[in-house]
Amino acid sequence: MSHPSLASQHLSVNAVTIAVNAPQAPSSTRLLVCCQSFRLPVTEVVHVCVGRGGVSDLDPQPPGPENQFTVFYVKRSTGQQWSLETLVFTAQDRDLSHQWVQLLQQRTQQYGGRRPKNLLVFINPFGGRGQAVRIYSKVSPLFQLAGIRTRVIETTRANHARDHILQEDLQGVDGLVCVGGDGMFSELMHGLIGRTQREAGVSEDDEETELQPSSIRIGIIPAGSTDCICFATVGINDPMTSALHIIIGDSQPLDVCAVHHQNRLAKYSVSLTGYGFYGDVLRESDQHRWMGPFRYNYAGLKTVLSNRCYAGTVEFQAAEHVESNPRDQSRCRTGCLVCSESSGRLKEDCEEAEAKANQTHPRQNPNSDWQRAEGSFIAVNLTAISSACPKSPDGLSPTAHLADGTADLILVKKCSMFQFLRHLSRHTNQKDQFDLPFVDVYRVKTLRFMPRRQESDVEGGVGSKKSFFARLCGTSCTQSCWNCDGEVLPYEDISVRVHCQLVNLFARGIEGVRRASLFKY
Ligand SMILES: Nc1ncnc2c1ncn2[C@@H]1O[C@H](COP(=O)(O)OP(=O)(O)OP(=O)(O)O)[C@@H](O)[C@H]1O
Ligand SMILES: CCCCCCCCCCCCC/C=C/[C@@H](O)[C@H](CO)NC(=O)CCCCC
Ligand SMILES: [Ca+2]
Repeated sequence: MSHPSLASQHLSVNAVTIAVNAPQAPSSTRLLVCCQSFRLPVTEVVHVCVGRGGVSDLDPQPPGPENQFTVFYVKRSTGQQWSLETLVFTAQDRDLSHQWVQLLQQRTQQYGGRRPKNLLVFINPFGGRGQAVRIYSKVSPLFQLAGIRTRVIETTRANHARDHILQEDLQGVDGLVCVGGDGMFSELMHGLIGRTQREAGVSEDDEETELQPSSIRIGIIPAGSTDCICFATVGINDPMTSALHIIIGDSQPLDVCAVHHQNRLAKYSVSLTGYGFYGDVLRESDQHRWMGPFRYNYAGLKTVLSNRCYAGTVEFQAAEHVESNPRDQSRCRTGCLVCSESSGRLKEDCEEAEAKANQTHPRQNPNSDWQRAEGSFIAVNLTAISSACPKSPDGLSPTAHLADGTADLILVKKCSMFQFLRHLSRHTNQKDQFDLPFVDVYRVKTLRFMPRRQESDVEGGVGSKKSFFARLCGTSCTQSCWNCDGEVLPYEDISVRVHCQLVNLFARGIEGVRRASLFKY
């Protein structure tokens, strides 16, 4: 069928007549419809249909005359929030309207990026405030509208989603979605990384090995307590916004920390691997799960008051070849150059690793460039991303990058409770939380931690004096534990390596310069 003459069709938008000049052959994928005053990127068109369309049965509309057609597209609201908006066009006749719809559907497919067709969705009915099922019911019509097939599994136990991904046939699945919190994301990530390594014949226990990235992307519909990974990669915890990022097939690579203990993989982590303060908060909060998300505030306060510190040795390798540093005040934003450069380097590294694997001699002295910090720490935190969340909109490390192959190591040395509170409170405002004499921060590739057993570790031993508040709170712990993306690790000595861009999310990072979806041309 021949296309309508695109140069000067007269359509009316919401009853206002405008002249439409559609592109002959779009030189950029962004251009869909140019008209007197509006431009709409084809990458952000969700659906086009004849007549007046509504978002499935949630918003039923009378079909409308066939000389009309509806374009559903992403609209930017305040901040990073997206919503679904419609534009109804009126063509001169029915045929022209059909031709427009066909053309626009074609263009959306052709230039619409890597959109998923088949999603496997896991809902944790108990995550966060227990609202995940309801939250999903609000966004599922969007997937239907966009013609995406979904298979939905409500989990019945912890690790249900992880085990399903590890064991079941994923033929045809091009996206995994979790409706829950960071713990659910972690399950999907573990299942996916584990499965990918098994299929590639790579041992996850070998710290030296290059892990294989997976081609399947993960989407997060936030319904948890902290939802840190969603917030830090999308810029907002909003189910509708996340669903739209999934539908239009956004892609955001993400660094992953592999945590090992005694030559075995312990856990992967993206957000926080933290010993001391955050380990203690988590351990304490787990005893009060009935409080819901408030358990973190309660446990946080209790842990601050106890003002514990832990002796140990931290060893790390600083990131090489990176222009960025944790104090540079920059921000990782959509299309980040630091992360793009890492993609290039990642390719070179893979080629180098392959070449090395083909040689017979082992890696050259991998221990040469380790730095060491020994002492008493209130917190040892490592984060591969900013770990921004609603409690701390800039996060644990505001300048950390999503996909640069590095993580930020934050060492909070022994200090008074009030000094530590000062550091913590700066996570909630614009002040620099690292600009304090008892805080050090490094951008690193690897980390090792060894706790130091002391006499004071023995209850009642020399030096076991606890703070007044510690005694008041009844805390008697002399060892801490690791908080690994919200899960307690049962050991203290660990080693960590950052794997550059190991997983991919349906996201695009945080958009820097905000654009309106439709803007004056
Ligand atoms: N059906 C289930 N029953 C019990 N636990 C489950 C179930 N499904 C998933 N889980 C576990 O619940 C944990 C918490 O889930 P989720 O992350 O969704 O919510 P959350 O309360 O926000 O937690 P987080 O603080 O990690 O964000 C996960 O680690 C997951 O393994
Ligand atoms: C005086 C006011 C002080 C206020 C201080 C607020 C400081 C917040 C810093 C932000 C830290 C985010 C760390 C992210 C951790 C997540 O990977 C993890 C999994 O969901 N959550 C927790 O461990 C749950 C533990 C989260 C504790 C906040
Ligand atoms: Ca990083």
